[in-house]
Amino acid sequence: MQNEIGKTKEHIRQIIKLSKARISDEQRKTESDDIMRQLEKLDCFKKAHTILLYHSLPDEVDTTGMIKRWNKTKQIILPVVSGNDLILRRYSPEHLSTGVFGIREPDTNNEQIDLSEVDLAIIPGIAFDSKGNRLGRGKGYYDRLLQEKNRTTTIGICFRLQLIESIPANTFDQPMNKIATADKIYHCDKT
Ligand SMILES: Nc1nc2c(c(=O)[nH]1)N(C=O)[C@@H](CNc1ccc(C(=O)N[C@@H](CCC(=O)O)C(=O)O)cc1)CN2
Ligand SMILES: Nc1ncnc2c1ncn2[C@@H]1O[C@H](COP(=O)(O)OP(=O)(O)OP(=O)(O)O)[C@@H](O)[C@H]1O
Repeated sequence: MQNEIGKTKEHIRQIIKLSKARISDEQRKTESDDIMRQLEKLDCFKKAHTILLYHSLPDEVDTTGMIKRWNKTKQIILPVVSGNDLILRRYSPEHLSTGVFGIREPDTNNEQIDLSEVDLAIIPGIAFDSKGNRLGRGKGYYDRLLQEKNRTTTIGICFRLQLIESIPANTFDQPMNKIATADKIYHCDKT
């Protein structure tokens, strides 16, 4: 049975899904480009050699441009769904396959990487708040990935309408260090 926090999270997911469906293709592209520019201004981005990204689904901040562009100068890593866990593999454009949720993922030709090797992790979500709380798709993949203490800086990226007043958090929810929207970076951990 779901507790109060679980019910509130499910309610927020439904509301945000409805409002995200109203984002036009053009707005999605413009906001995604603006988010990329905000990220590129950050010191932690400039310094990062190894960056965990995600291959976007149609209703998410579009990362396809970022992956291709940054692949020239940085080591890009993408998540691969493996049962209840995410494993991390290097991205290469010629070795991708479609995973269980229809997401493009690196195939087994690509070297597996440990989270401790990742300098910066750019993380999708259904909603975020300015304190760094994140609401995902409800399967806990990123919470399990990020649960072991590590040095990786985490940045949640989202459209403006996905940044909401407050998201209830359980003890297993992993807060982000920063949130990037098209207009602003929120430094949630004050670093
Ligand atoms: N682009 C992208 N890659 C990602 C994630 C993500 O949210 N976005 N993940 C983030 O964890 C991980 C994969 N986890 C996922 C979990 C659920 C669904 C999904 O489509 N859920 C459906 C419900 C499907 C079902 O219940 O079977 C949905 O949200 O409508 C997708 C990815 C790793 N890679
Ligand atoms: N560290 C963990 N160990 C075991 N189970 C966990 C852990 N973190 C989360 N979970 C489980 O995952 C489920 C989903 O959690 P939650 O609703 O917070 O997911 P989410 O962060 O929205 O999803 P995602 O990370 O996949 O995008 C919960 O039922 C929770 O019990």
